[in-house]
Amino acid sequence: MSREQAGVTARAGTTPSGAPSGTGTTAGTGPGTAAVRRQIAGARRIVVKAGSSSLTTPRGTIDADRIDALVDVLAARRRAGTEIVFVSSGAIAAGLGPLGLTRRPADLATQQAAASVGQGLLVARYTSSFARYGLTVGQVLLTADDMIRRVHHRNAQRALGQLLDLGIVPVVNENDTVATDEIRFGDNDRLAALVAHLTRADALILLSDVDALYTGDPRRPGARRIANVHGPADLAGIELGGSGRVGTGGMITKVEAARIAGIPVVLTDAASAAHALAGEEVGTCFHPGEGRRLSTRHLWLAHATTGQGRVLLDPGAVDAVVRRRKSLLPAGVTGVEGDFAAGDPVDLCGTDGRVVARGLVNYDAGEIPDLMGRSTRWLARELGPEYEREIIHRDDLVILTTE
Ligand SMILES: Nc1ncnc2c1ncn2[C@@H]1O[C@H](COP(=O)(O)OP(=O)(O)O)[C@@H](O)[C@H]1O
Ligand SMILES: N[C@@H](CCC(=O)OP(=O)(O)O)C(=O)O
Repeated sequence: MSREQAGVTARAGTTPSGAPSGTGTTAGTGPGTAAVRRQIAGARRIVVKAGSSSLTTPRGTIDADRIDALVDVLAARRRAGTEIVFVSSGAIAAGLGPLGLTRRPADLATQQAAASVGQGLLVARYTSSFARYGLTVGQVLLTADDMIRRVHHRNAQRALGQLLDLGIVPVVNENDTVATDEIRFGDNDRLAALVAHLTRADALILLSDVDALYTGDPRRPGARRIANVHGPADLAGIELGGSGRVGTGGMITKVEAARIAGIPVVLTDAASAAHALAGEEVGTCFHPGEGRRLSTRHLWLAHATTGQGRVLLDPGAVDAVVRRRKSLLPAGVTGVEGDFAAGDPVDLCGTDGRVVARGLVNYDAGEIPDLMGRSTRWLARELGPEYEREIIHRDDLVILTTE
């Protein structure tokens, strides 16, 4: 998903928005804060995400001491009975040193190579570090592309569920070594929020190199810590800056992750992880939204994919898809752009070019011009019964407009 879509509300089928609502205060503790913190302390399943800067050194190697310190905290909570899913960034950052690089490379191929080297080193370290507590880790590498395909999605869910049932700590990252720009998720904050959905976690902890969300870049004087975020109103006027030394996404993706998660989320630094897990008043606590949540698959479709092309709709089709939640039929299509294949995510645009929805398309781009404007009955009669299918089925659609 593009950054500019960060404020867009996503809806699927008949499910209302999952965006947090309500107002709150940026200072002190608002109503319900203690209860939300207690929910974290009592959570039975927690996703913990650590950023690259918390796990690696400026020399581009893994930071064994900080990893061990974090594992001490996670293992203690695991041994106390809470299931932990650990989303670890740092593959690229940890592979820089071994490749003789001093900074994150711009080109994708070198990032892939660094990730391949760094991911192995990270997991080797987690394996030995958790073993100090008699705990076993299991590596789970996900791609955004995999996750929206119904079968693959169920597969990932089953694998994570089985690992947890077996008492194993899943260590999750994006599969950076094979992710191309088109199918790349790009940041682990939103990945962690979606993994929280996938595993039906009770809370999400985001660990960064900064101890909280601030009113502006904390490296500048005058920035104040925000203790609680109850809804979008609490974020008005806040400068959400870019990433630090080796991270990706900065605060924008963390705030968006909190919005997607729909469960209590605490953002703090790795040194405060134990306090955050204990429900203490550290970092920034994002209160869960009041709305019902989208299904995980639709969240992936809205937040983890990029449209591989565009399908242009006439006003009647926009109305059918957006307001009446119908499938998109060939009769309402006026144009097609891009070179996508059946099964790819595509953006649906109204006559003004605005994206109104995203869905998994049932045809290759090259097939659509011959179908446009035709009724399904005509298509079935002239071309065969297989052409009676929708361009996009309503179950594979997510609405990306607030209209
Ligand atoms: N309003 C803000 N509050 C806190 N941190 C901010 C803010 N704006 C920008 N930042 C920067 O975001 C960085 C964390 O993002 P990032 O580098 O992506 O972390 P990570 O690697 O942990 O995912 C911090 O180093 C901080 O300087
Ligand atoms: N998947 C990438 C990390 C992407 C990312 O979001 O990094 P960060 O902002 O440090 O959490 C890696 O392992 O290098």
